Amino acid sequence: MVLISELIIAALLGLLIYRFYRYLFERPSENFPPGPPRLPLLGGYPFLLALNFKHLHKAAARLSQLYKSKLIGLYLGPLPAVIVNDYDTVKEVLSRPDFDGRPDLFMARLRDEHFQRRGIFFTDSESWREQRRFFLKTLHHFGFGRRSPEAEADTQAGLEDVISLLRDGPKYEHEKALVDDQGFALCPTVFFAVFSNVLLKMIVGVRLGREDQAVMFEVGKNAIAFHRNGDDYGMMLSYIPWIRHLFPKASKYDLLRQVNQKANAVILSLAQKCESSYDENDMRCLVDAYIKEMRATGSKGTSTGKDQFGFEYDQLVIGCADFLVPPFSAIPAKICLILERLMQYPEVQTKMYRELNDIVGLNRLPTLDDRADLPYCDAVIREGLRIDTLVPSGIPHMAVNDTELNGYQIPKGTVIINSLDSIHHQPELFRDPDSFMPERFLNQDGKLALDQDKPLPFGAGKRVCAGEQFARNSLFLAVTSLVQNFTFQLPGGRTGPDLDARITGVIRTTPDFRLKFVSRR
Ligand code: HEM
Repeated sequence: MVLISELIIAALLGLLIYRFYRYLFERPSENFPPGPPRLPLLGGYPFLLALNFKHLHKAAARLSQLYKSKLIGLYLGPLPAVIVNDYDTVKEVLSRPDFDGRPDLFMARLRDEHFQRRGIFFTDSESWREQRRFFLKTLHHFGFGRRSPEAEADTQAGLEDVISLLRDGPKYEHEKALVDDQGFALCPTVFFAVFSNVLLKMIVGVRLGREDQAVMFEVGKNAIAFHRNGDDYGMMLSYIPWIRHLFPKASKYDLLRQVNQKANAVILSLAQKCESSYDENDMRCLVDAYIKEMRATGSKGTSTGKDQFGFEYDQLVIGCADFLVPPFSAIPAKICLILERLMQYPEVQTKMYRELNDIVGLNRLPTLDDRADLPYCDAVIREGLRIDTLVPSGIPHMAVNDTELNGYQIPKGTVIINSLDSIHHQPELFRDPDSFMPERFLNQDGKLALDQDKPLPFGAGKRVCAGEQFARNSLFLAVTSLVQNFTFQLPGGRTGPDLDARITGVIRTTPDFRLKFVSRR
């Protein structure tokens, strides 16, 4: 009797071990890229954390070396996933509609009041197409993503405000937190209001004067907190969302939910203010056009429990957040990454200044019309976008069909991570990839060689960054204006920035740091 029960226990144990072994090494398809085994609940995600929990894109590059494969296959929680560390393959992913989906990540859902998938960034299928088209067409009408004298004048007005703040010090109460008594400015915070103000006018028809901008610094703080505290793989929260009930703080749920709610509340109140003076014969801004569409399609309510959505208030809020959060956070963050490189490479700063001095002089700010005559400055921005890829792992895509990639079978629903940072450091494409060399984008005559501008910092294809042109224009105007007017000095006589202190969240940012902008005049 004892023997039989021992045999049964041994058999059950054997079965359990066999099932566990099968689970560990199960692949999503017969021919899936090589990669780490699947651990319970989190899949291969803990291996990434173990390799480099601070910078997951570096962990992915390490996995690629360990498995000697440019494509890594693994599970992220329950989702099959492929990490692509190869330039040509990333280009292929971005150009094929098979990969235009977005995975359903809880980190994206927590942005919405009702935990629905909304907005443009993290949605897909027909609702995404319809909303992306509507937002882009309407914003374009108000000057977004094209040459628009009004949008450029608004950007320059913002830059003049910030230059005056950096040169002459705080004028209003809220500005005292931005520039201290010794003249050191808080970066990237000090740039929060410049570009978001341009978008604010397009979205709600109002541009805030310098005296009224306290609220913008509040929203900016929340926007950058989301970008710093999320991660580029969706975080543990996306794979085991129930963890938020056990560890609301450690899982960062409380913080991420709160910062999104605060930013959304401001957007909602601005939209409601706009609605209170709505006149269907006078379309002043995107919100007006959206309200008109909601009234025409009769869908002012809010849909819950399904992934398709129409023109409705909650979608308006998250859609607006998609276009407001990056100018609050991504552009200021990118400016600071470039400023750090200019401090690391003072000779580049000097060359930029000389070019600016020759072409623009010192009596006016550079404009977009000057860009063609400022190839070195233009190349500096392009090199900045390459070397410190702002979104190191892109935004996750998802296969919408069973398909194939580089000879591997990719099942529908597979998450595709495009390692943009990794491909921007491929030595066969970019000589000496870790050096900051704007010259790589110039030809022998010192003119811009666009055929050499291979980096994809904004992605490409149907899901290309919706703000690419706006971001490129803003970065050009901001960085050239700063170099034209200032040199940069770190506190305590430090000569170079601490590049190791950088943070990788959804985007790469510097930590907050103090910088003195020493006027050249
Ligand atoms: C230096 C600044 C910026 C960089 C490097 C950047 C980069 C990116 C990248 C890599 C993606 C993902 C592309 C993909 O899925 O393959 C993206 C998506 C997106 N970006 Fe940007 N971005 C920047 C600024 C902006 C700005 C200023 C806006 C809006 C004003 C914006 C709006 C968007 C939107 C709405 C999407 C989602 C597109 C979609 O899923 O259809 N971005 N961006």
